[in-house]
Amino acid sequence: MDLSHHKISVHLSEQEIIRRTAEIGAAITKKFKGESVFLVVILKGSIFFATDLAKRIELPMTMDFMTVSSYGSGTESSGNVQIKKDLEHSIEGENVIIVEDIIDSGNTLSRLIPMLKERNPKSMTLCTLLDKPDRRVAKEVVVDYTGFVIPDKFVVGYGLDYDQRYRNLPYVGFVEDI
Ligand SMILES: O=P(O)(O)OC[C@H]1O[C@H](OP(=O)(O)OP(=O)(O)O)[C@H](O)[C@@H]1O
Ligand code: HPA
Ligand SMILES: [Mg+2]
Repeated sequence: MDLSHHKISVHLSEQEIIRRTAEIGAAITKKFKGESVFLVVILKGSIFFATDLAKRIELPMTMDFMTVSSYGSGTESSGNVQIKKDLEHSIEGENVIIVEDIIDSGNTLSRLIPMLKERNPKSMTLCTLLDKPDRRVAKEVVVDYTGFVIPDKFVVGYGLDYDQRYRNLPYVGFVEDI
């Protein structure tokens, strides 16, 4: 295993992320008052944000997980989005909330959203911790809840990886030397 380290500068602290996540959880709780929600968590990157967010949504909830991969080991989306693991439960008639860690090119969601809509959910809401709009290729992807808008720099931490590393950092940081 490569044990070399990259230079990473903190961009969003754990405290900032937790505070903003609570705000989004409160907004979702308010929007769906009296209903239940179904969190579709896109593995692996979203796992840290999704668990924090789920704890801040005060509604009856189901969570299910999906793995969709397009990045491989690089920093550019391949545009070739593959489902590696599908949901285990039906989303028909559910208020689906897609939970992402980052929307970058938008390729992942531009492929995924139409596929999920074919399964007839009651509603579909898109929620992301980070949005990097300067890199968007798929302009049709509309985000409902965004934690933070970030500049066009590769980020790691809080679930986000560079070649599978750095997901465990408790903050979001820029990789300065790639
Ligand atoms: O908007 P896009 O350019 O499509 O990029 C965003 C997607 O890319 C990353 O996933 P990745 O394929 O790296 O899988 P991972 O979550 O397991 O790291 C990230 O978690 C998003 O799902
Ligand atoms: O900036 C990023 N960092 C990590 N994973 C990503 N997937 C899309 N963009 C990014
Ligand atoms: Mg990744």
